[in-house]
Amino acid sequence: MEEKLKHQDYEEEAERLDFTRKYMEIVIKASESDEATFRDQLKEALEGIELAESSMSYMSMLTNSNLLRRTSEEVKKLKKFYGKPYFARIDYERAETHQKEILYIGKVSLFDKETQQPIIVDWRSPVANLYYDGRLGDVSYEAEGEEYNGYLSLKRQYIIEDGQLEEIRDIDLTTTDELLQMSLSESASNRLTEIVSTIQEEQNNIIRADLNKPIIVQGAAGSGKTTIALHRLSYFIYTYAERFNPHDLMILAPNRLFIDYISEVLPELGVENILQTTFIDYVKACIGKNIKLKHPEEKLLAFINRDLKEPEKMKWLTDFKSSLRFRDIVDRYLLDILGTMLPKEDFYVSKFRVYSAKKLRKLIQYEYQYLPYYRRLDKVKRVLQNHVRTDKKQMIEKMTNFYDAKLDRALYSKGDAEKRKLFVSKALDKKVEELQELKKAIRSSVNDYMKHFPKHDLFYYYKELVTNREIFGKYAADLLDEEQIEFFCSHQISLSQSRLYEMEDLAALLYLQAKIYGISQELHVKNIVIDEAQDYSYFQLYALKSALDTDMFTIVGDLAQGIHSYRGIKDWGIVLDEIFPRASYKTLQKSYRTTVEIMNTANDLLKLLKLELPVVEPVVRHGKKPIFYFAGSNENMIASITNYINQLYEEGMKTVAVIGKTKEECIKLTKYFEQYSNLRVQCLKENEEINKDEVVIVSSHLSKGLEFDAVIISSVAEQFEAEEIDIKLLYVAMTRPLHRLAFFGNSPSVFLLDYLKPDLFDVTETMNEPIR
Ligand SMILES: Nc1ncnc2c1ncn2[C@@H]1O[C@H](COP(=O)(O)OP(=O)(O)OP(=O)(O)O)[C@@H](O)[C@H]1O
Repeated sequence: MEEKLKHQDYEEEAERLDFTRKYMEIVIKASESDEATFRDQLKEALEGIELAESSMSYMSMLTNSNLLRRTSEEVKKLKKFYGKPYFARIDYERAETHQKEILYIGKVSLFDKETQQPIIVDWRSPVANLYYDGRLGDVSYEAEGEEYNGYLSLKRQYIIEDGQLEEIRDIDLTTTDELLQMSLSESASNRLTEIVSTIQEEQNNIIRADLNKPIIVQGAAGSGKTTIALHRLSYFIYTYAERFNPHDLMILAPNRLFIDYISEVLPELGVENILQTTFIDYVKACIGKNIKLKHPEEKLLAFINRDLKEPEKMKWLTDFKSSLRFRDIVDRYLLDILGTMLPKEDFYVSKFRVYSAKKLRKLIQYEYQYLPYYRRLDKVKRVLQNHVRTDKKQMIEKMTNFYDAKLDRALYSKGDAEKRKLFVSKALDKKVEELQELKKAIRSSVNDYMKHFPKHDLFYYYKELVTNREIFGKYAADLLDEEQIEFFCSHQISLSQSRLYEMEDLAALLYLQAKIYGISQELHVKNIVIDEAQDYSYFQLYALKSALDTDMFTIVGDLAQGIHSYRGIKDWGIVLDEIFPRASYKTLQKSYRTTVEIMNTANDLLKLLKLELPVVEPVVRHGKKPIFYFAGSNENMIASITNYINQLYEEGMKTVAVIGKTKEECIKLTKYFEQYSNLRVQCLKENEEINKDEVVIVSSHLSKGLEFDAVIISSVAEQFEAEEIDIKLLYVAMTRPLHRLAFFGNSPSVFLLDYLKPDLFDVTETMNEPIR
């Protein structure tokens, strides 16, 4: 501490911090109290403080309390960050004016309204980009399309705790980012945190990339994808503060557990009231019905457990339903559905032709192209109703005139008087009858006409497409062979017989819903963040884009963790070329989460996959090598894991997870823990929150996206095979820890360690050996 306090500017900086906090306090008070109370409070607050930093005198504060007033939203923020108003400073000299500016960067912005001087600059403001982006020396930044040049002479970081200045660090070209190192060596809290003070340049480039363009990020495990995506949202909200409506934004996460995991960081970043959901829930909301869905992980488990009857065919089917070729089939079908909505008969009211079928077809096909099909029909109905309303008088007049003329002719014609009388009386009756008929038709003809249009629900349409061999075969003829068509339809028929849908049906359902009926306004978000996007299918992404009619997506994922690759994305190129052609593509290769030792081991495992992905570079932070323990009996194994975990706790680790390959393995592990250990464990489920003070037992696929101080990968019954899906699951599990990784099993080969370089990890030979 002594050492740290020695920074030559410590006194000055401590004074500045004091001033800032007093200023915040005054602003808060001015905003929250009336004039008189404020004056009293101000006197109290200013006692003993030198306002050297401020250009605003005591008097002007007193007389101009209105200049201090802020909105309640701003006051809320000031209160929140009162304990830590800023985390960094930059000294910047503008090229045009040669004036030096000292800018303090924090999570809130505060200006002296009188002098227009910034007291705290928001980390998302254009000039703050210099802190993240600029080296010392000549720099530039962009604001509202203009470039500003200048000279950066200082970048300084602060550690402030509860209003106390703990540390000051100056960053120059030679020092590495010590603050980053410090923050990475901290413990995990079961929750994602904000990283505004240590955002790295490559990450900053993603956060601040053009907000009017979609972005796709391929990022290694632990490279900060989730974190960065949320910071980008925060940046978006700041940049478009005036036009921004939280209901325009949506985060799509893999499951409820994950939503809970990110929930605390959002308010911290000023991201509030936005829709956070899963793809499944979103589609259910869009179609407005709670369909019965086969458990989305069922197929994954079946692939992992290799207990599918025809695995190759099933893989093909899943892949096909996820592809843009299936979308093509749905598109062909949609064209035909539209065909059934094009009327052949003109629209008549009684004998009057009010609107021709040809004109109606033109409206439906072209004029209302921007609308979903059934909404086009609603429009048509309104058009017809309007026409009837305006033509009504004319039609009645025409008919009246017609009969009156007839009557006139009869009355004034020569001939038999009796016959004429009869004719006139008949004509009069006819006139009354026809007029009545006409009036009735005026009331009912639109509804009658509209009855000729089809009226089916979404499920009818989907079922017709996928279970009717003839119909499906017609659209798929040039894309699939007969055997494939047969397999496809019989699979769908059996699902339909049990009134079930599977995950891969959702893209098509969403797509059809949007095209035929539309999506309700409150679900029509404009800006979407997708995390773990590697598990989305091409069709899913396409359906979302098409349904929401926007390409403003932030898509982050990692193909190396694509455990659903049988249906997920295998190539970002396709996403770029065929779905988001406007998108920029970025990669994050550095991993911030874990130590060099753990990352090197995980990288070695990944080599087995021969993916064309660059090797993940760990940020230099060392720790112990991963270690393998021979497990022995179940009881012995649980005893030594318990022993190991207790040691981890003693070393200061806070969160520990035991990861098993599958859910079944985790259920077994939980049972053994309950039997043989006094540690409290939580067998994590998808829709649960993580309990902070229990050991988490979680399956490898569910652990995706999460992180823990230490991870123990255990095997009591199942082992990882040298196959793609298992390698990816193991890779996911191995990249979860921040600090420590251990394996407990009966042989290193259970975790494929026999494929890895032996010097990357340690092995304990016997159970008797003391656990390190
Ligand atoms: N610049 C940074 N400063 C401090 N911590 C960082 C930084 N970048 C990332 N981290 C930390 O690294 C960890 C991993 O981040 P995150 O979970 O966002 O990565 P990810 O790419 O989504 O990982 P995965 O794909 O494995 O789920 C988090 O603890 C995060 O706080």
